Amino acid sequence: MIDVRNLRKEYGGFVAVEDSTFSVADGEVFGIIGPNGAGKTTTLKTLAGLLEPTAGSVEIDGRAADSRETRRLLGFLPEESPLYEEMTALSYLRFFADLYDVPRDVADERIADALEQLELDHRDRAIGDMSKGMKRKVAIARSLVNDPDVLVYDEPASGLDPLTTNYVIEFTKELAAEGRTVVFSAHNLYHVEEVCDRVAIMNEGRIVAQGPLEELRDQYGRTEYHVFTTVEVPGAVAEDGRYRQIVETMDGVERVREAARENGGKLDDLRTVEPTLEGLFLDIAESGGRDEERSADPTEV
Ligand SMILES: Nc1ncnc2c1ncn2[C@@H]1O[C@H](COP(=O)(O)OP(=O)(O)OP(=O)(O)O)[C@@H](O)[C@H]1O
Repeated sequence: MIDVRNLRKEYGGFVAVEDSTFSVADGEVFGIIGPNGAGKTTTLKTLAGLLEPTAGSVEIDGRAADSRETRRLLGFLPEESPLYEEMTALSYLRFFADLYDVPRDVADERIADALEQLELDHRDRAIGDMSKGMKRKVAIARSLVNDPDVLVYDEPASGLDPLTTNYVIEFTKELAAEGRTVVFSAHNLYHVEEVCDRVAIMNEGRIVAQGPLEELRDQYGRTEYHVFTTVEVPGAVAEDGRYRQIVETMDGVERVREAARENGGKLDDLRTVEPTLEGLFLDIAESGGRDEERSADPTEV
């Protein structure tokens, strides 16, 4: 269980994360999403015990995240992982296993498992000769050499081609299915939707909303009705020889229908538009998590 309470992290005088509180249950996949500079990496680095909180606490299984015991239980994948280019994948992974005092036979078995799971066949190829996707897989394999219970992945699929991206996302699901706890950050909301049980949305250092995606959708997202009429009605915009008006209730639809009839026309088409995750995210980030201040901008699927 990961327990983050009132986390605050300053760099010099600059507050990068403020009053951040969340918890992640064992075996859960938890996503942290937010725009550039929101504080995702800072949060993940404190979880990984690499940064000390300025205030608040970050505990994993009841122990401070930066304690020696906890760090042994944890695998961290940094956003950019500089690898030793001249080493082969195998020697590099063995090197990291040695740092964790994993006996060679156990390490070799784990490395073989991880590389097989990741479909990375080139264990004897120099890392410098590998593609970006292969390097990312080596970095992921590295995060597994100590057989961690908790995985903290910073943008695991960042900069990868769609195929490798899908692969990495699927792999994250497998790690959770094995009973590991996974916390990861992402820009691409589609990936979050694919894998996460719950998400936290960060903006400017603060968590502005968190919960299961379905709940966030119910809480913040609203269904919109796009009503097309054959004649102009107040507030409608012309589109392909007819007029479109966006409303949020069926009463609104009826009002548009009535207005069209009064103007000698009729309702031509009605489309229901469910909130997209992208639109939801923008609304929450803009409103700072306060539902009543959410933007009314329509977002099309
Ligand atoms: N070492 C540092 N010294 C000073 N400021 C920093 C440092 N690291 C991060 N920051 C600042 O803290 C804020 C949060 O950065 P952080 O990297 O945590 O955000 P992020 O959400 O991960 O962004 P990105 O999506 O761009 O990786 C940013 O304004 C960043 O410029």
